[in-house]
Amino acid sequence: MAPGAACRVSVLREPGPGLARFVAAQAAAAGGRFTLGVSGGSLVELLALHLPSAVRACPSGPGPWLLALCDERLVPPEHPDSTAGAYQARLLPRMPSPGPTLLAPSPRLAPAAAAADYAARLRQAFPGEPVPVFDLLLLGVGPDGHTCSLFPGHPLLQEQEAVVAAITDSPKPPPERITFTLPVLNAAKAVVFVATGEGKAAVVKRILEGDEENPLPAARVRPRSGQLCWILDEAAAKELTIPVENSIP
Ligand SMILES: O=C1O[C@H](COP(=O)(O)O)[C@@H](O)[C@H](O)[C@H]1O
Repeated sequence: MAPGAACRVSVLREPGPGLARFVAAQAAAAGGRFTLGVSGGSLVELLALHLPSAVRACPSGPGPWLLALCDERLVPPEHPDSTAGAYQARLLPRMPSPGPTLLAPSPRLAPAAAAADYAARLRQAFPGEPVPVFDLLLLGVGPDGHTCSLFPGHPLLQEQEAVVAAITDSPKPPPERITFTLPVLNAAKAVVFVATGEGKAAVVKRILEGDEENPLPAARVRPRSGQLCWILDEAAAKELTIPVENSIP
């Protein structure tokens, strides 16, 4: 993490319930429409297990949520790698009414067309905002430091114009994916990374304590004026030496 980037790190024995309460509180604070961007992978199950009850417990009740995928693998929705399919099967049926509106790339289009189509639908969802400003983005990180479908050393890390991009050579299968670019991630009002398990410990240390010339993709997420927070379990945090908190700010 570059020196000076304001970043809070919370280490929790079980991150799911605290994360879900944080998301529900952010939604309530939004007052009207709540725009939430989500990654896939292990985050889906964490949210599916804990978010519905946290939203139900909120006194204000759920408002209109826009739930947009930060990245998607271009596979049919019924494929086990489909992030939209996973949210549709695991989270959405459990959410209290009115449930979130899901915005996701179309897996039926070729990569470049799917990226253009998703960018157009984002523009409609965020009228007047050249770069959509999400209330909250929940991101994961791979053991290689990738986030969304932005991979280490990939030219997409240099993208400054497009808000959505296609990748056809993802080093992690499947190779064809659609992803938000860094300009969207860094425009958000708040970004929360969630990492659990020992397999993430080394990369979490590199990202949060390293000062690398060529930062890993997740280390390049530093919202310009929004909050940045990492929520870790004890296993993912085990190599850290920086000060951490034991609750979510
Ligand atoms: O491929 C992907 O991996 C990352 C990390 O997933 P995890 O299962 O290690 O948490 C995920 O955030 C991203 O959305 C996904 O496309």
